Amino acid sequence: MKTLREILYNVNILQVQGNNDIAVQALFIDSRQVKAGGVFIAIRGAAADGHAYISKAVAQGAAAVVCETLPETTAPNVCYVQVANSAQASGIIAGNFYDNPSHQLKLVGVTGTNGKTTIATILFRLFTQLGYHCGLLSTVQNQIGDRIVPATHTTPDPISLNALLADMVAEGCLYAFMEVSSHAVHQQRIAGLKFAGGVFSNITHDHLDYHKTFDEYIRVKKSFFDNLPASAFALTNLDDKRGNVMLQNTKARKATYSLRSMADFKGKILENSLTGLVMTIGVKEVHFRLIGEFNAYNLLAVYGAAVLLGEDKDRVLAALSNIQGAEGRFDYIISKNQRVIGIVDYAHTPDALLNVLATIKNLRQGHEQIITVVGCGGDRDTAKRPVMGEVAAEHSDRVIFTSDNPRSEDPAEIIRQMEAGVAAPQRKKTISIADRREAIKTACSLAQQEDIILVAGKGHEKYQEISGVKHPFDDKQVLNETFELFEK
Ligand SMILES: CC(=O)N[C@H]1[C@@H](OP(=O)(O)OP(=O)(O)OC[C@H]2O[C@@H](n3ccc(=O)[nH]c3=O)[C@H](O)[C@@H]2O)O[C@H](CO)[C@@H](O)[C@@H]1O[C@H](C)C(=O)N[C@@H](C)C(=O)N[C@H](CCC(=O)O)C(=O)O
Ligand SMILES: Nc1ncnc2c1ncn2[C@@H]1O[C@H](COP(=O)(O)OP(=O)(O)OP(=O)(O)O)[C@@H](O)[C@H]1O
Ligand SMILES: N[C@H](CCC[C@H](N)C(=O)O)C(=O)O
Ligand SMILES: [Mg+2]
Repeated sequence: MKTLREILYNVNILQVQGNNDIAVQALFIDSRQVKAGGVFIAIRGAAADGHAYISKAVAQGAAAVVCETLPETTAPNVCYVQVANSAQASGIIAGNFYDNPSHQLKLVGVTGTNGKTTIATILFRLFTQLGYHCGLLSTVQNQIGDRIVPATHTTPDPISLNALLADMVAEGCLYAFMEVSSHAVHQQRIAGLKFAGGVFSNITHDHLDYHKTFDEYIRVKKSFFDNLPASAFALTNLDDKRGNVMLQNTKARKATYSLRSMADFKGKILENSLTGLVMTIGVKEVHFRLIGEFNAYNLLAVYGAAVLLGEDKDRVLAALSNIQGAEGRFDYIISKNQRVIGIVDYAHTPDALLNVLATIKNLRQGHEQIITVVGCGGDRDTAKRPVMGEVAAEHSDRVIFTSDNPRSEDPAEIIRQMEAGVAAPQRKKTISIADRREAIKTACSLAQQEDIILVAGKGHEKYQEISGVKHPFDDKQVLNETFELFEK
């Protein structure tokens, strides 16, 4: 077991009050979880300030407290450590506590507005297929080899994150692939991690509720690359307007991928249909099972990262050609009689929705209608709502606005904000049905032979959060059931 002194290694400490030669049993950032002998790290958050809960943590048996401001009254037998930045300290402390697992395997982080889950998941599947034992940290789920650990966040808090990485090391993983969300970068959930590589997918409008301005959102994403070590690689998408900016100040080895211009990893789409993609990558022509131009980018990112990690190009392409996408990402089923195509996709940003609709347009033979069912999450970026309304109406033949996860918000109000973005000539295409199940059923009843239904926004999610309660809900299952009901 480690001592407090040991786990404070590399932390920017201002002062220590009390004995730091004590054994540390566990780490906590939430006072409600604190157990005897644990260290409580008080963090100033978005909604609360952990400093307000120091006395509660001590009452529950905390042996030490790490904080930015020392409390006025302190308890005897408790060690108080004042640090410059508690959030950052929590990452470094968690790393030390778990023997810095990120130093003991090769950790690759994927950041960007869209494509993180897809890229990280395909990397995990690819490296597993290449014979390595791997870990995955993603929105859909975390994985240690084939053991699944449910995910609560895209990027977990630093304690859970390092604990998961330590389990990966203990179980013999050589690689870990993780999504790095902008929230995580900003909240220093990744502080103290050693990355072997960083991948950038793209950056578009999202999370402005949190980051306030697009410039700040870019700055936060960029800081992930700024902090990569010289031993890492930094791989960026040259076709994104901000692709180069991301690598401006990085010490890491720079590399690029592109479908449009000269790059280290250059691809070209030859065919794009419901049966997959045919692309040239370098000098090779390869067939992939993944669908759509955006997946051509994801595949290039994966290919580039694998080659930068030292894998053989031909082996990588051979393995990649058979790999399937992540759950709820362009996941489709086809009804038996009417051959209606139902697509479930996690597109929950204007850009992702546009991409997915453009992909569907490319795939259709000509006469089929595109019927889109879409909503926007509550307690999240409100600015994206009218834009998603506009995109859905502009690029579909029929649209049904519905609820996503309303969370604490009024579903009808979210829908009104989406409707407000719809241009006047498109309005007759749209209807609004707040109940998501009813909305999907209505889409199915509107669909004629071979029409395409897109159910967007929730992808793999198995619940719908309404007024703070998570009700079981699965878009793909509802689509399946409705198809069966209608075609009985
Ligand atoms: C807005 C946001 O990101 N919040 C995250 C943040 O919480 P916070 O800063 O709001 O915490 P807070 O409630 O203000 O509390 C501050 C501190 O006081 C502590 N506290 C609080 C109350 C108490 O009684 N005792 C106590 O000790 C809290 O544990 C915390 O350490 O830090 C927590 C611990 O790491 C996260 O669980 C929490 O995620 C919330 C639940 C969340 O929903 N986050 C989403 C937006 C998120 O992070 N999403 C990204 C993906 C986004 C994307 O790319 O699509 C993700 O990585 O998952
Ligand atoms: N490279 C890409 N460019 C644009 N859109 C993409 C790309 N990859 C996937 N998408 C679209 O974005 C949706 C979300 O993809 P994915 O889950 O891989 O992204 P993510 O970055 O992990 O999202 P989140 O931030 O919610 O975790 C997909 O369902 C698809 O519609
Ligand atoms: N990681 C994203 C996912 C959004 C998914 C969408 N279904 C919603 O609930 O808004 C977030 O937490 O903002
Ligand atoms: Mg994700």
